[in-house]
Amino acid sequence: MLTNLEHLGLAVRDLSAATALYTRLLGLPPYKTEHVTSEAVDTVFFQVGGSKIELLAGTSPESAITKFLEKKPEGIHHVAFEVDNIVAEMARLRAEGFILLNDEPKRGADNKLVCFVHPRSAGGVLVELCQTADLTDLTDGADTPAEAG
Ligand SMILES: CC[C@@H](C(=O)O)C(=O)SCCNC(=O)CCNC(=O)[C@H](O)C(C)(C)COP(=O)(O)OP(=O)(O)OC[C@H]1O[C@@H](n2cnc3c(N)ncnc32)[C@H](O)[C@@H]1OP(=O)(O)O
Ligand SMILES: [Co+2]
Repeated sequence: MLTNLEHLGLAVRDLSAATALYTRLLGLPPYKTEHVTSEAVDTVFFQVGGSKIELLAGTSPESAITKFLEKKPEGIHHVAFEVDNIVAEMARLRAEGFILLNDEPKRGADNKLVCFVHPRSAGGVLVELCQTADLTDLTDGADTPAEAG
């Protein structure tokens, strides 16, 4: 079940400049920054009520964010929903005909397991599912708990 709009992912070119801008816009500082090796992104998070703004800058040419910004302007990159059971939700969406971009949940930022739905099957919007998880035993380079173990 989807339980919350967890975050909006915003693709930015200059993370420091974007952080300063959103700090002024939202009137509050970010609560965390995190590098996610497996996604080749640096992230900055702001809490806004029950949801978050996730600023994303690519750290390599292969990063989805770098590729996105080669074709599109800075702005909304994806919409992320909190789910209570990501494996069950992935199975439900597959059965509904959505195209999932990963076969298993993988490491996201901010202690989440995540899965992406292809924008081609979701009305032109890249959708992320997130389930809160304890990832302390997962090395940062590993995409899935299985790889880390
Ligand atoms: C920090 C970790 C995590 C978290 O915890 O929150 C994150 O948020 S990581 C965020 C970055 N990672 C990802 O986005 C992973 C999932 N994305 C992908 O696998 C790819 O980006 C993609 C969606 C499959 C697109 O890759 P690719 O096919 O190589 O790109 P194209 O440029 O060829 O695009 C194909 C098609 O899709 C449209 N597109 C691409 N990105 C988006 C987007 N963000 N939103 C909407 N549409 C998008 C693109 O316009 C093309 O459309 P058509 O031209 O109509 O075919
Ligand atoms: Co995200």
